[in-house]
Amino acid sequence: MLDKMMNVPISQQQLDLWLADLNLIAGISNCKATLLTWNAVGELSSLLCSDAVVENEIQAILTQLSGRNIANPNPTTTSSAFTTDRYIKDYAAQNTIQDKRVSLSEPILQSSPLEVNQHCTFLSPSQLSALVGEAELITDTQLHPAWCTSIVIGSVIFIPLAWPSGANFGFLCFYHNEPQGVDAKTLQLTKLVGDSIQRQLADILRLHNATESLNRGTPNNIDVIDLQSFIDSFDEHIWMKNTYGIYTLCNRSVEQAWAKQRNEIIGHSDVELFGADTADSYLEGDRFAIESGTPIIVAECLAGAESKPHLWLETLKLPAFNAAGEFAGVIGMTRNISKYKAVEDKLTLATNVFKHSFEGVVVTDRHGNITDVNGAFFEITGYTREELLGQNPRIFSSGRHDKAFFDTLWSTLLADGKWNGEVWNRRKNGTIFPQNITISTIYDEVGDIRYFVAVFADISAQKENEAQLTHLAYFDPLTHLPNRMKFMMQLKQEVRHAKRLNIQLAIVMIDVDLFKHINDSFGHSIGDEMLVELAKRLRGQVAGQDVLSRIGGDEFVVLISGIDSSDDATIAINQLRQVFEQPFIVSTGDHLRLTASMGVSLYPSDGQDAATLLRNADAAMYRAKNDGRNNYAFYTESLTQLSLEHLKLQSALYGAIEQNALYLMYQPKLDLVTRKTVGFEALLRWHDPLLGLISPSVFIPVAEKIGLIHEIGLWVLETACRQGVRWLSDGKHFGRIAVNVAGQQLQRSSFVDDVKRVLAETGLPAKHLELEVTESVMMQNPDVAISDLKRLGDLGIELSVDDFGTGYSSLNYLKKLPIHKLKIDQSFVRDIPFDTNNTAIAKAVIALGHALKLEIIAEGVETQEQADFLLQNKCDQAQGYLFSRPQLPQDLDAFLS
Ligand SMILES: Nc1nc2c(ncn2[C@@H]2O[C@@H]3COP(=O)(O)O[C@H]4[C@@H](O)[C@H](n5cnc6c(=O)[nH]c(N)nc65)O[C@@H]4COP(=O)(O)O[C@H]3[C@H]2O)c(=O)[nH]1
Repeated sequence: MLDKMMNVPISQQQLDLWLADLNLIAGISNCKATLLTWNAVGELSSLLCSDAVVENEIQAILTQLSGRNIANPNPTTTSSAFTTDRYIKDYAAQNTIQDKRVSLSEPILQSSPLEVNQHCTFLSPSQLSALVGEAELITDTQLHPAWCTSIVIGSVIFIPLAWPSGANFGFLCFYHNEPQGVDAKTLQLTKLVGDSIQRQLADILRLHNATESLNRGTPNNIDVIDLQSFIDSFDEHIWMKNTYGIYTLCNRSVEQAWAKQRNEIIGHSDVELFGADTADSYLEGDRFAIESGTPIIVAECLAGAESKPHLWLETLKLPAFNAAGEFAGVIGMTRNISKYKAVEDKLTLATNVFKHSFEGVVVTDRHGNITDVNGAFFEITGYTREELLGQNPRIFSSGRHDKAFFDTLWSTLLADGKWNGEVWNRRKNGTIFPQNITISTIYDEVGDIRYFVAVFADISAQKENEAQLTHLAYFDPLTHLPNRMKFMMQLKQEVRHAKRLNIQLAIVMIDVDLFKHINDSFGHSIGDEMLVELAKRLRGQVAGQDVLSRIGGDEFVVLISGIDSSDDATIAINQLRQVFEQPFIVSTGDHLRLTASMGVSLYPSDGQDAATLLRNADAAMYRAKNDGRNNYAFYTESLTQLSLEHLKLQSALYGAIEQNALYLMYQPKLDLVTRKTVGFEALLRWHDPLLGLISPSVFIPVAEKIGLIHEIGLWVLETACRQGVRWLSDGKHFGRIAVNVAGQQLQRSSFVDDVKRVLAETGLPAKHLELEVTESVMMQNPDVAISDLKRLGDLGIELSVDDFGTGYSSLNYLKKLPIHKLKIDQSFVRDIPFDTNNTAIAKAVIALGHALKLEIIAEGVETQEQADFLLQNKCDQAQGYLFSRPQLPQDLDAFLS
C-alpha cells in the first residue's frame, strides 16, 4: 500500500550539493552514505550515494530492510521533532489528551532524473519509518536481531528526513562494512547533514509554492472580497483551528449553529466550547486528517425531536499549510447532509428489499437486456448473475406460449406501463415452472422508457395444490377413480357424442352386496382395502375408451360406449362380474368373498340425458338386489314406477303412527322338544289406506333412512310391552315377547334408558322381554354393544342375535357379548335337510351356540323335515309357518296357556 506522495521536484543543483555533503561526512567519518527516498511508483531506492558505495551494498541494505519488514511487521513508531509532533504535544498539554505519536507518511513523487538507483523495493515511508526509527545508530549489526544476517553492513545509522508538513521525504543512511565503523560522532555529523537537508526542503517547498502561485496568476483585487465575507456567504459551517487546536476562524453559519458570538469561539479550544468528551471525538477527527495528510470526512448524526427526522452533518477536515509549506492547523467545513442521507436510506432500503425479497426480481434496460437480478432469482432459475447480465430474458422461454401471447404482453406493457400474468419459464436445468409475473416500466424524467422490472413468484407449489384440489373435486381419494361429479361430466359429453354419431351407450351401476357387513365386521380399513382392490380389478375389465367411476361408498358405475345391442352390454356385464369370482385376500390374511348387484340402462332407449340414464341404471340395480342380490337387471319402464312408489312410501310413513296405520302381529316361538310356547316375536305391520299392506322389510329400511326408526321402534316396544302386561293380567303365560331392535336404535346413547322407562311405564317385568338384535348391528360397534347389552341383560331382559350367519361375527366378540340366544337366519333353514350347504351351516351354528352355552332358535321353519332335522341336531327352539304365521293377539289363544 503506497502512501500519498508530494509532487515537488528537486533540482539537480540541489542534489549535487547534498551529494557533496554526503561525501564530505563520509570522508571525515571513513564510512559510506546514501540518501534513500521513494520514486514515482512508490519504490524505495537510493537517490544519492557517496563515492565509495558499491551497488550491491545498496542492494543489500534494501534487501535487509525488506526482510525486516517481513520479520517485524508491527514495530513501534517514532519521529523527529516535526511540526506535527509539536501540534499533538501542544494539544495534549491544552486539552489533557494522551500524546499519541503520529506517523505522517507521504512518499515523494519524484521526477525521473532523481531515479539514480535501480535497486528498489516496495516499502512505504511509514513502514520504513517504523522499521528503522527505533534505533538511529546500530554499531554492530551482528548483535542486532534485525540486522544480524547482514554480511556487508557492519554498522549503520538511519536518520529520517521530513517535509515541513511532517510528510516523510526519505532517510539518510550512513554505514560501514565493519562493526563500530560508524559511531556516535558519525551520528552527530549525520544529524547535522539531516537538519540541513530538512531546512533546504522547507526552502524548496516555499519556492515551489511561490512559483506555483505565480503560475496561477495574480488575483484581481477589485473583485476579491475579504476572507471573512467570503466564508460568511456559505451555508456550510466553516472554521479553522491552529496548530494548538484553537479556533482562529469561523463563519456566520458556525455562530448560528453553535449559538455563540464569534468572539466566544475564536481563541477557544474544543474542550472549552464543548467539554472534554465531545472535544475528544472532534480532536480524533482532526488527528486523523493530519495523519492521513488528506481531506477526510467525518459524519455525525444528531438525534432529532420525536416528530422530526435525525439531523445528519458531514464535516470535511483537511490539514492546512501556510505559504511556506508549514503545517498551520486544520480547516473544517460542515454541511447538512440529512437530505442525501434520507435518499441514501431509501436506496439502502430499496437495495435490501431487492436483495432479500423472496420473489425473483430481474431488471432489464429498455432493449430488454438484463442489467440486474436478485438472489431469489438465482435460486429460482438456477443461473448465476454472470450468466444472466446482458442476456435477454428470452433465454428462460419454455416454448409454452405462442407469439400472440407475447404480442399481447408487450402491447399491454407499453400502453399501460404494467403487465401481470402467469408465464411458464424454463430453469437452467431445463425444467419448466409456472410464475406469476408483474412487469413494470420505469420511465426517466422526460418520460422515455429506462428500465423494465419484472417481479415474479414461483407458483409451482400453488399450481400443485390447485391440481390436488381439482383432483379431490373430481376424483375419489381412495381409489383415484373419477367421482360422481366427474362421471356426470363425462357421461354428458358421451351422450352428446353418441347423439351426434347415432350410437348406443350402456351405463352399468354396480353395488356391492352387503358391503356394510364387511365394514361392520372387519372394520373400515379392511373395507377400504377391498374397495381399492375391487376398483383395480374393475379397471382391468374396462376398455380404454370406457369410464369407470366410484360414485358412492360401495357403488361403482361403468360407462360403456360403442355397443350395438343389449347383448353387447350383457357380454360387458359378464366380464365385470368375473372380478367377483376370486376371493379378496385382505391384510389380516382373511379370504373374503364379495358379490354385487348390477343395473343397466341403455342410451338412447332408457334415457336421453345423463341424469335419467344414471337414475334408471340405479333403479335396475335395486331390482337386481331385490331379486336376491349377486345378479344383474336391465332397466324396464316399470322400474320407474317402482321408484315413484318408493317416494310415495316415504311420505306416507311420516303420518303412519298418528293415523294408527301401524300394528303388531305376534309369531309364537316353540320349544322343539316339548312343542310348548316359549315366547312370541312381535312383528310390525303397516296398513296404509292408499298403499295397502306394506312389508316391514320394505318400510323399516325406509324408516331408518328418513330417521323415523326411533319413533317407530319406541312405539313397537311400548305396544309389545302393553300386550305382555295385558296377557299377564289375563293370567296367560307367554314366556317372553321378543322385539326387534334396529341398528340406529342401539346406537342411541339413550336406548338403555328408553327401554327402562318403557318397562317402568308399562309395568312389564323385564323377565318377559326379549330383544332381538341382528348380528351385523352388534358387530358394528361391539364395544358399545357389549356395554349397553350388558346393562339390559342385568335388568333381566333376554338378548338374542337375529339373522345369525349372515354377518361376519368375530368369535372373540361373540364370547364377550352378554347374549342368551342365537337365531339361525331363515336363509339357512330354507331347503334343509336337502341343501348340503345350509345343512352344514345350520349344524355349525347349533354346535357353536352350544359351545358358547347359548340357546339356539331356528326361524322360517316351514316343513316337518326342517323341524325334524333341527330337533335331531339339538336345536332348542323354532319359529315358522309350520307352527304358526304371525297373528293378531286375539288369534293366539292356542299358543297361550
Ligand atoms: N318365508 C317365511 N317367513 C317367515 C316364516 N316365519 C316367519 N317368517 C317371517 O320372517 C321374518 C322374521 O323376522 P326377522 O328375521 O326379524 O325380519 C324382520 C325384521 O328384521 C323386520 N321387522 C319386523 N318387525 C320389526 C320391528 O318391529 N322392528 C324392526 N326394527 N324390524 C322389524 O322386518 C323383517 C321382516 O319381517 P316380516 O315380514 O314380518 O317377516 C318375519 C316373519 O313374518 C316362515 O316360516 N317362512
